[in-house]
Amino acid sequence: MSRLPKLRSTSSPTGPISTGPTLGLPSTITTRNNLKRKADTIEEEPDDDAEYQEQRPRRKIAALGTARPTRPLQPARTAAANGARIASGGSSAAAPLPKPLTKPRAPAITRTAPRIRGTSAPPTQRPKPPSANRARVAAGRNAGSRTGANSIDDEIMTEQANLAALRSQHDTISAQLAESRALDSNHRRELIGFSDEIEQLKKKHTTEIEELQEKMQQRVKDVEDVSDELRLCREDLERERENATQLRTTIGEGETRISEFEARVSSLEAQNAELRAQTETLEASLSDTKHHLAASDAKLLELKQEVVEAEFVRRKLHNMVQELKGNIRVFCRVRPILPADTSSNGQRLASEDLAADIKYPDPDAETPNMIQLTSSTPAFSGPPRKETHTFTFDRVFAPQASQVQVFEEIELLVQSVVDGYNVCVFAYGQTGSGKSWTMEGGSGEEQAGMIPRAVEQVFRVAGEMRNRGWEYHIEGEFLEIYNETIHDLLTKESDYDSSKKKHEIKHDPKTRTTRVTNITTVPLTSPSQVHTLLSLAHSRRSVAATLVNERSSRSHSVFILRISGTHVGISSEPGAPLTGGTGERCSGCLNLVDLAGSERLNVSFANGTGPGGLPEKERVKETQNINKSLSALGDVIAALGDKYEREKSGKGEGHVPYRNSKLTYLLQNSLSGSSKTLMFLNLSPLAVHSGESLTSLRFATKVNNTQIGSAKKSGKS
Ligand SMILES: Nc1ncnc2c1ncn2[C@@H]1O[C@H](COP(=O)(O)OP(=O)(O)OP(=O)(O)O)[C@@H](O)[C@H]1O
Repeated sequence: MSRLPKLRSTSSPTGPISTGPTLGLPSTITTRNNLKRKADTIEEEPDDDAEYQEQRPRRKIAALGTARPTRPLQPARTAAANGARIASGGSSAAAPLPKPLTKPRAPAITRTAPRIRGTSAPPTQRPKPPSANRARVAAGRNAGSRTGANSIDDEIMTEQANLAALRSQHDTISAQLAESRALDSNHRRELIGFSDEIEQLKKKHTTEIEELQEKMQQRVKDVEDVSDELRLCREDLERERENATQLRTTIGEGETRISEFEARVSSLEAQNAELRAQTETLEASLSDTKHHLAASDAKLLELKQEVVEAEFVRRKLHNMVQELKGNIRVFCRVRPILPADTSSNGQRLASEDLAADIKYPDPDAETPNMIQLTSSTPAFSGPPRKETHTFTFDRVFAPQASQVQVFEEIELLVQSVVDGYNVCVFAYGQTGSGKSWTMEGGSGEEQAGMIPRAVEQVFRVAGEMRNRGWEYHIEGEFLEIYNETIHDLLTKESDYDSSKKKHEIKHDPKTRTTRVTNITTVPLTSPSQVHTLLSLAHSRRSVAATLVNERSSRSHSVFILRISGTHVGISSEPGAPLTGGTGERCSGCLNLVDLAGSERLNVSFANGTGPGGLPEKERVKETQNINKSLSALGDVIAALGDKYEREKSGKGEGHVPYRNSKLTYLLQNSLSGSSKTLMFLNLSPLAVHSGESLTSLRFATKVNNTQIGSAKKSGKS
């Protein structure tokens, strides 16, 4: 398309062909179709042109000779020929024939007539149409005879003139034709150039169109992308609008709340102002209160000091009371007759028939301490001789006395342990007299014996003392002395009755404390733990012997409760630092001993099976060990009394034979003038045991009558 102006410019200089109407070119080429038509037209022409070139001489001749109707001119031509022959002397063969007097070939000119559309110049000279010539020939014929040869000559002359004119015209036209052809050739070349250019343009346009299509596709894609983006943007916008709506709602709500808060703030500010006024009043009041508080604190400190001093006095008085009571005391307890006692040898016996003659002369006394046992001794003649024995102890408990009542009497001794004294409580009596019942008790809470109650009491007292600035650590051990060998009742089952672990007794003279090596020591954090320890001890004994009671009757069991305390001070309120601690330390030890049966045993047998199913030899050894340890206990107590008397009378120190048995050696620090000792004498209520009861009562009286000095704190620092 861009080349079209060039086309116009190319043709423009040439301009319309003015030399002849037949070869005139269009003054302007405005469209490609016109160019195409032109090119087609020109492309057709080479054939005509070639034919024309080939046939040109012939056509010229034919145009001059054959294209015109020769018949009407034949006479004239003949005449002319004749005339010429005449004029030339009659040699027709040598004379050239005149060219036929015809007009130039009309079709060659008219063929291009449609292409000279728009040409304005008509042909300058146009030969007369053949019809005029014919008319003239006809007129000549008509005048034939009149005009004769002149007319023909004239006509020939005219024709010759015409011929000359035609030749001249022909030359002009030929020149024009040649020029037109040259021009045409140029135009063709130009057109070929144009065609190439058009092809290039086509290609270029195709490329451009493809590029444009690509661009267009890209644009379409871009448009799609943009549309997608736009859609997303619209969605975002929609969301944002929703958000904005929500935000507006929230803002609205927030504003409402702000207004509410503002109202509240103003209200609070008013309250604040009021409170400030109150605070100022309170601050003034607080200042006064602080002043009073400081005074109260000083008073409190003074009172605390008084409490500490009072505590010191209390302990001193308590110790004095214990001393007045005697550092070795004896309680006598008679067990009730049991259902099992009434069915002896398969016979049902009445309690009265079974009961020993025991009386309690002072049942209404505040602290009954007398017991009467009437024994009957067979006489040589007559009825048995009856003899009444009256004994006095620190306290006597009749069969109906409960565990609680019994414990009330030893409560103060437990207090002494917490205060840092060594205490020894042991139960003495024949087998079945109620020693284990007294020390351990039954399964119910009311039936709980001295051991669980003592542990509970220790925890209770330790708790009370904590309020007075003391902190305690409590631990327990439970062991058994059987055949002069110590067994750990809290150890592993396999170690209990084996010789795997050797236990030795170690004393510390400085702190007056005793330790048994390799013994299991259980830290006690609650009183209930003691029940676990008692159960464990029972299970160990059941493994060791087929008859559990038998083993417990034939061995001494010792429950050791150790307590150590430090005066750390008191905190004024929970979490506050402790103040007023003196750092005083004390440690006490409570030994609760269940002795083996004290009945006098017949050791004369040497063969066979003894009581309890043991071989005689074993039984003899066992009996000897029990007798030895019990008599050693009696000896130690007697030696302590003797020692006390010697010290009192200034006769020097006496010897106490602690080493005569494992039991006395173990209890050395708890069985001395500086400790507190309590002996339970357990008696059987049965008449059959009266003799043994009498022996036990006599032994207990000896103990009770022994003065063993004043107790001293152990482990004091
Ligand atoms: N005060 C009492 N109230 C009720 N039952 C008692 C009392 N004292 C002892 N018993 C019962 O008497 C029986 C014998 O008591 P216990 O086993 O305590 O005697 P023991 O002296 O410890 O005998 P052993 O030396 O064989 O151990 C037991 O069944 C016990 O429950």
